[in-house]
Amino acid sequence: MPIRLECLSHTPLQGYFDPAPDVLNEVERVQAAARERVLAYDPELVVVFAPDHYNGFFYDLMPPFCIGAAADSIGDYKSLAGPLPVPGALARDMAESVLAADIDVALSYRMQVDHGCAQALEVLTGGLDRFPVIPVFINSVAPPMATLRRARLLGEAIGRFLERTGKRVLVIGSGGISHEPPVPLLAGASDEVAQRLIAGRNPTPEGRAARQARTLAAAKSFTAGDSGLHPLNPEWDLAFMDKMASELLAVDGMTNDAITRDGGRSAHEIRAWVAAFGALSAYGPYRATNDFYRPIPEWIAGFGAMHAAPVAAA
Ligand SMILES: O=C(O)/C=C/c1cccc(O)c1O
Ligand SMILES: [Fe+2]
Repeated sequence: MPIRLECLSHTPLQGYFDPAPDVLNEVERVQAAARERVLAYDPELVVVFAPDHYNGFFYDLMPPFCIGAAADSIGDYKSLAGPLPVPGALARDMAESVLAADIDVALSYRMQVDHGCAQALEVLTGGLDRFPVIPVFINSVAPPMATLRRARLLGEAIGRFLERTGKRVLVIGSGGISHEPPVPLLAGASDEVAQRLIAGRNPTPEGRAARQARTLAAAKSFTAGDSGLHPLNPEWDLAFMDKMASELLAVDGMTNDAITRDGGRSAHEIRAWVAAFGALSAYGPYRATNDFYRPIPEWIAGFGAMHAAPVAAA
């Protein structure tokens, strides 16, 4: 019943507005090394903890957490589109097991995932359908959100379930760390934006292109230092990565207000990492490696990568 963990930041701006070649090469090397580890491990099941950015989940029904029993990737920006090979019965059993552990989680038989999930699968496995995969949505952009502690407990409950399956499991946490791309907030939104956040599924190609162009323009002005977006916070990011490596329970003291204040509105994506590390922690003590960190303004991302395994397996 082995388990391995890979956590990494994502950005849809990769390939649209890249940092200097030495930085890009370094990221690509880290991503390739992670992919080599995953392919050598050859998981029987992948569980991806990932946020969504108003592509699959909207305020018409916004759960804090949702397990996908069937899922498609929408293919926003340059991410791949298509079905995910989800073992539906196992995903349903996972939801039942989590609920039995007193953690409330939703279940979807028609989950739509975006770059938050797809990019991690592409980077780490080479595609969307290389291994059976269960996507777990963690609301990270649409307040109100669950606490970080709750994300850790969700991960732990999923980890206990995964251990019982006896499968060779890979858990992935996709997101964060400090960053604030121009993802709108419902509070104070115009009627038009509010409607998009409440029920904006499957936008027109023009609507999608306009959104992507806005993000690209925001990245350019952010990199030029000419933007009101929350600055990246390398110190906070590295402290968070340290917590993942050696002090997971310390996240229980991080409030949602403090995360927004210190890391920006999308820094809540760290809860995908917290859930993934929570799942790993259910197998016992673990050893984690910090593979990469750099603030990358071109990608509007405090960009990090870590991998980990139980001490006994390391
Ligand atoms: O969904 C979008 O339009 C933008 C998302 C984004 C931008 C920059 C960094 C990220 O982690 C994102 O998810
Ligand atoms: Fe994101």
